[in-house]
Amino acid sequence: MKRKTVATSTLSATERRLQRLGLRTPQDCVIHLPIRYEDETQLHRIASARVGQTVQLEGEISYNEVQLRPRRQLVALLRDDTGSIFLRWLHFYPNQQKQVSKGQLVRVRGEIRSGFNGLEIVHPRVSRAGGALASTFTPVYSTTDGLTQPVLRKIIGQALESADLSDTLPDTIRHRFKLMPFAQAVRTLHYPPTQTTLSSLEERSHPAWQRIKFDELLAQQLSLASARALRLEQTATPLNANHEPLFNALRERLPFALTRAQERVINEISQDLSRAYPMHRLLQGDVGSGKTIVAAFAALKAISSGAQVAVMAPTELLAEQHYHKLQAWMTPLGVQVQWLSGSQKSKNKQQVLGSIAGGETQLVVGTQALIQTSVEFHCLGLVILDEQHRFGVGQRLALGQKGEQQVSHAPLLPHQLNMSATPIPRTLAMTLFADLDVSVLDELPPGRRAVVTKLVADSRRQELIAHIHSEIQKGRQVYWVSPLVEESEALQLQTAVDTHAYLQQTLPDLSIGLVHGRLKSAEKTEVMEAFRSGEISLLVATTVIEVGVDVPNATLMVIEHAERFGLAQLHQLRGRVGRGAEQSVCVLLYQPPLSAIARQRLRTMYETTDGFEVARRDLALRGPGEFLGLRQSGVPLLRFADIETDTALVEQAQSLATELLSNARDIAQVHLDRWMKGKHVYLRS
Ligand SMILES: Nc1ncnc2c1ncn2[C@@H]1O[C@H](COP(=O)(O)OP(=O)(O)OP(=O)(O)O)[C@@H](O)[C@H]1O
Repeated sequence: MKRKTVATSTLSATERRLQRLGLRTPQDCVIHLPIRYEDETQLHRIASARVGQTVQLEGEISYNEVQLRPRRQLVALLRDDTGSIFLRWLHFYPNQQKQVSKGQLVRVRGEIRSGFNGLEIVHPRVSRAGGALASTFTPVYSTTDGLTQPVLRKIIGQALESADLSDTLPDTIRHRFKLMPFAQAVRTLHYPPTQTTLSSLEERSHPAWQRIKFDELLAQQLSLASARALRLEQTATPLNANHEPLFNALRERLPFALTRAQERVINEISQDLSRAYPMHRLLQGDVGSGKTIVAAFAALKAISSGAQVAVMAPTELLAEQHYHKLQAWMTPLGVQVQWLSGSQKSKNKQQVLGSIAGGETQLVVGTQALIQTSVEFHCLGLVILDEQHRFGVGQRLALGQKGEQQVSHAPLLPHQLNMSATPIPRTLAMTLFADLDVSVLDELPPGRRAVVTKLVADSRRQELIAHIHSEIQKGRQVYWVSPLVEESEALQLQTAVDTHAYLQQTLPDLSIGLVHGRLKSAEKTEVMEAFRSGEISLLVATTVIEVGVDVPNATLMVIEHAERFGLAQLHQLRGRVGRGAEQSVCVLLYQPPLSAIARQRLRTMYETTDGFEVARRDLALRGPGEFLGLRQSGVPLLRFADIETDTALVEQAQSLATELLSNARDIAQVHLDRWMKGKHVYLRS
């Protein structure tokens, strides 16, 4: 559909307001659906009105007064032949006062409350008595300043007359999925006939809503599937040389055997890499499931075929840790591994850049700067992104394109492996990552014991400190995570410094380290190294240690003010212990009183150590938008469907999307045109 673009200056005030709501065409107005409904089809009697009910009453005003105490307000009494009820306005205009003068016959509408003198309605809507009653439930729309409900209703009514309401889905498909025709669905939702039940409309279980939700999900699945289809048409270098010599060499050097899940995923990745179109795979694994070694094998597969590999992590701390691990594994195999960071000295950096461009470097590890700065690769075959969602899931497609531009020196597109330690519930993965292939490491290395989580009130801090001391004397190491101070980074830093000073004073015989985001990269590395080697036994840290930090001898973690952290963050932090064979403990130190949501979070942490279960509850508590930080990243969220409750619809939409893309692309395109307004998602024919 062609879209008329109108210069903003020539728009009327109403049009500008409509634009603020994202309503530019009649088609947009048609799917600006009500957020709730009002029942103006009948009149209620005063005697049967109940608190909390929204009613429409008719009667005579028997009393009216402007009271001055406890504050200035207009009070009136409405009487019908069953009883009387107070009406009250805290702000009012003179004509309102006239409207409810004694003896007036009026119709009022509003919610019944229990007031000081009995039942009352505060700020009721008033009109003259005796008007016609509505024949359908009255829709209420989300709106913007200056655009009243009646005006918006009228505009939407006109749009329903002029917009194209023809069905995007043929009858055969509609019948198969038991879907109401589109035109009937939108008409029902804007003008619900009185025989529909209001609750089915408001809870969005009505068949009309089912149709709209299905359409929305179908459009989403089509656009993701078409992104995926596009990728399959692109070309990448197939990395299919014999990898066995390098794989075997690494296997022999490892002090452990790979888990079955690791073997399976390495196999999936190896197959992807040998294909002639770019891999886009998401590797999901709970904390400590051993993703890094999988990444190492993926890198070896690429390197065996003569390609270069770039590994990127969101923070220097994490990137550096990957560097150390990968270097320790790879260098003995004769692989050239390099480190590239923003803070590197320029001379050293030039050398590294030179060896990347010359092809001597086979594996380079760094932060995202690796792809942002114009690093020239000789032959980049694989990009491994750790904790990709931290770069913003919404930027995923953009990042893919950037990869394409930035590494344009590479003759073909590189393969891409994304690793995430935030388990993503299945339905969410289906709706958000349908353009990716997903591998799950669903098995922890053997011998791991689930971390025991304890909830400890802050009043028992001294007891806890004594316990830390005795643990350390047994040769264990301990993390103390200082509280999150969201309002100010400086304050958070100060808290960490204070905590460190306090613990050092209380436990003078221990060597206590401090790591936080403001330390220079080299200083951070030094502290982490000292902790890893056991020189430091207690490490006070901010959330910089949240992801990836791996010190298996650390068996106790204290998270101070645990009630301030989100579930995903608590789970990640807790994942820093329980990485060796010893029993680990995570103490969530909290400051009562707890808010209801904080209590639920702490209870979840206490009840489960399974990342997928934590994620599921997190999703239920926060909703998908907050869950992955999507609200900030600008990903279009679903407006109507709810992936938690509409699982069945998600699955149906996904299967239909696959079917349409393979044998009815014209239908798919028409559907996308209607739903993906302005996003210009075009299918290739
Ligand atoms: N199959 C295995 N058997 C025993 N230990 C393993 C196995 N695989 C990995 N490990 C070890 O388990 C620890 C965790 O591995 P790794 O750091 O790769 O986990 P991860 O999945 O990246 O976790 P996180 O996301 O929490 O950082 C490391 O010390 C690693 O050497």
